Amino acid sequence: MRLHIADHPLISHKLTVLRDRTTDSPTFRRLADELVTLLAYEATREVHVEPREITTPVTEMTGVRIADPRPLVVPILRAGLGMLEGMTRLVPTAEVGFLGMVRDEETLTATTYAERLPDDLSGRQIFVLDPMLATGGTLAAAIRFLLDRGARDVVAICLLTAPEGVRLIETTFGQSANVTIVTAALDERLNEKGYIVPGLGDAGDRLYGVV
Ligand SMILES: O=P(O)(O)OC[C@H]1O[C@H](OP(=O)(O)OP(=O)(O)O)[C@H](O)[C@@H]1O
Ligand SMILES: O=c1cc[nH]c(=O)[nH]1
Ligand SMILES: [Mg+2]
Repeated sequence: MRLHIADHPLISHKLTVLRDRTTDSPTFRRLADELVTLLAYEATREVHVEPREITTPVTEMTGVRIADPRPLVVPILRAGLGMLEGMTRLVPTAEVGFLGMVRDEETLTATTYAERLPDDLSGRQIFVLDPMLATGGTLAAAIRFLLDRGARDVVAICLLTAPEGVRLIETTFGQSANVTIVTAALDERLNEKGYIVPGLGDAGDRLYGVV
């Protein structure tokens, strides 16, 4: 497992506004969208490309294009949906699949309530979107599911991570170089309710309102 913490003043600035409890939902959605685009730049550093012959107005040359099979973007509902547009803006040819997962507020155990993905993920490069990596239970289950279906590598883009969650992904997927987490920040810890500290609260509620 590889962890990349994006260190950039623009990311830190936007993240600080995102964390602020006085930031309203429309602003929160816009910032989440902007942050994922900035993180996606780093997350796609190893996206698979193949040679492409083109002719410029001056001469012929060999450039590159994103290779087949195309990258697959998988937002984890609900909160991950708030990151989808920012990601597809950067990689418009990506395919999109969906995983619906929710964490029980008492036991902190994640369950999957929806899945719409290709049956065969052989050789696919997958970008999982979820703003929060807390205990890591949700992301570990999502990555296990994708690797079991044959995914070649999985890059998770998380706005915030907790050390507890990063450790779980590390122990679950070990040294394998085909799991990567790209995040804007590694926070201090989880509180007794499993929330990231200092965090930003419940990402789904802040994006879409309390259900
Ligand atoms: O690392 P974990 O401890 O598993 O927690 C992280 C999960 O919790 C949140 O989703 P939530 O269950 O609140 O669902 P929601 O997106 O519908 O709000 C978040 O978006 C992650 O999916
Ligand atoms: O802090 C947290 C932890 C899990 N899920 C959230 O939305 N926020
Ligand atoms: Mg939630």
